[in-house]
Amino acid sequence: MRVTTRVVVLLSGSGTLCQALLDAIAAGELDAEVVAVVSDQSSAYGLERARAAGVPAIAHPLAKGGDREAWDAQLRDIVAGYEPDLVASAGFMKLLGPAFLERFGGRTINTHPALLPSFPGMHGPRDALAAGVKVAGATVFLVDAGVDTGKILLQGAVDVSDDDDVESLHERIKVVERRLLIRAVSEWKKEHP
Ligand SMILES: Nc1nc2c(c(=O)[nH]1)N[C@@H](CN(C=O)c1ccc(C(=O)N[C@@H](CCC(=O)O)C(=O)O)cc1)CN2
Ligand SMILES: NCC(=O)N[C@@H]1O[C@H](COP(=O)([O-])[O-])[C@@H](O)[C@H]1O
Repeated sequence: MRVTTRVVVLLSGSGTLCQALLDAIAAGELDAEVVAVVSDQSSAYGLERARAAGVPAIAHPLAKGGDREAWDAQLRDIVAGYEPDLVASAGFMKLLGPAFLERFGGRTINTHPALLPSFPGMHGPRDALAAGVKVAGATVFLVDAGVDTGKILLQGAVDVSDDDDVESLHERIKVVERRLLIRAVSEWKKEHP
């Protein structure tokens, strides 16, 4: 039986969450291997981070007006080629569709910068600030066909300061997110041997 958890990371931007996984693995703190990083954005800095770590980095953009179902099925095939135990959507700004979820549903986690079920979607910290909450946070959940509706696995809270703006709040949330993501990957094989 394989012990080390094989993880494919999906991302769209800077990739600091992915970097946290790579760093924890390199430090011997996490028994996992990032076997590939896939992005819908060819220019995502997260792809550079993967290359720097010697991890295959694949861009899989969806052309404007492109065939969404075909894109989703191709994404499934790209990911399947790396035989992951777990898929980690970490700052991935595309909805995963039926073909992908038929294959990887139940083993795809997402990290979200809000305390779900509050503030789903693409702007969690902005929406939390606008609502005037005093406590914000992060959620790691199992991806399903809805938008941020899957089974919650882990959550962590962050106090909101009176002088927070969207950027400062999101940065503090991301500190918590990195810790939660590492823990979720670490616990995956124990719970899914
Ligand atoms: N089927 C699911 N896919 C994804 C989920 C999920 O819960 N179910 N979580 C996301 C991440 N996410 C926020 O948590 C999120 C990402 C993207 C969108 C969205 O509406 N995206 C648009 C495109 C936006 C763009 O390209 O700029 C789209 O997909 O058309 C909403 C929520 C990971 N995927
Ligand atoms: N709805 C999805 C969403 O908002 N994702 C968020 O994007 C950021 C990515 O940071 P990173 O690129 O530095 O890893 C993270 O906060 C992640 O939760």
